[in-house]
Amino acid sequence: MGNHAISIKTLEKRFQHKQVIAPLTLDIPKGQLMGLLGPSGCGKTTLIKMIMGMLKPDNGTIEVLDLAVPHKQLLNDIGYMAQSDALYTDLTGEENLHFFAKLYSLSKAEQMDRVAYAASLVRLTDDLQLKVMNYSGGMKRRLSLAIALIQNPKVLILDEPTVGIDPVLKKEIWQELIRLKEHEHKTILVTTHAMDEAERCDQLAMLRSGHIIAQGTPQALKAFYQAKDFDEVFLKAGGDVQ
Ligand SMILES: Nc1ncnc2c1ncn2[C@@H]1O[C@H](COP(=O)(O)OP(=O)(O)OP(=O)(O)O)[C@@H](O)[C@H]1O
Repeated sequence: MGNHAISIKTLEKRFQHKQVIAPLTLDIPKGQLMGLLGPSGCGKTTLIKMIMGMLKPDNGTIEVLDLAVPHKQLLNDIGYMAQSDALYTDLTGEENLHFFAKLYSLSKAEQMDRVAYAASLVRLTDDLQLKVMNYSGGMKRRLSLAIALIQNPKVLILDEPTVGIDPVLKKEIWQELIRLKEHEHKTILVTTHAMDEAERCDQLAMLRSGHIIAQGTPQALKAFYQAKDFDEVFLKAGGDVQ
């Protein structure tokens, strides 16, 4: 431990009799941007929910920042963006941000600063007075990302953060994720289906049927499997076998 922000050991999860996470071991070093890749239904969200302490594993252990999950301190230390938006639609964007900022131990001045920072980061400053029910799908995703960042967490866990977001903003969000990693030393775990996003990660873990079938830097994976892209890596690593 010590160097790892997230350390997962022999984790297992079954739903009814279906094994969704097979014994899975994964370490995510501090300050890295790790991409979790895999087809729909391979267990990405289930894994993330267990890291968040929202779902109890059947077996195995998870530590985040040296604390065994679940732990109250981790609510402050992990920023989480779920796949579906959990927003108060009859409140404005700004009211949503303040609502979540108040959940954390921030001073009033810090709350104001964080709300302004998070809103500008996702280019929502001009729309903060609108009720969320009048936001587009992309605006709701952007607001969810702002909420994940509100308490300035050390670890960010983002479940498909750029789905429904236009290419220009997507590029800006990725620039910001890389800045957060490089300048603020955040550890980031992101699930994605987008190959251009996978390319920007420090490391990739490819998941199939609850197993990690390949792991490494994007360049090393492509070189090892002599693949031109990550779809090909996935297939060559055994992703076509059910
Ligand atoms: N609460 C639940 N009860 C029963 N089965 C579940 C439950 N949650 C997830 N599953 C099943 O577990 C498997 C993995 O689901 P999960 O949502 O983790 O996949 P995923 O990789 O995140 O998929 P996607 O990319 O489509 O979001 C699926 O077969 C799903 O149907």
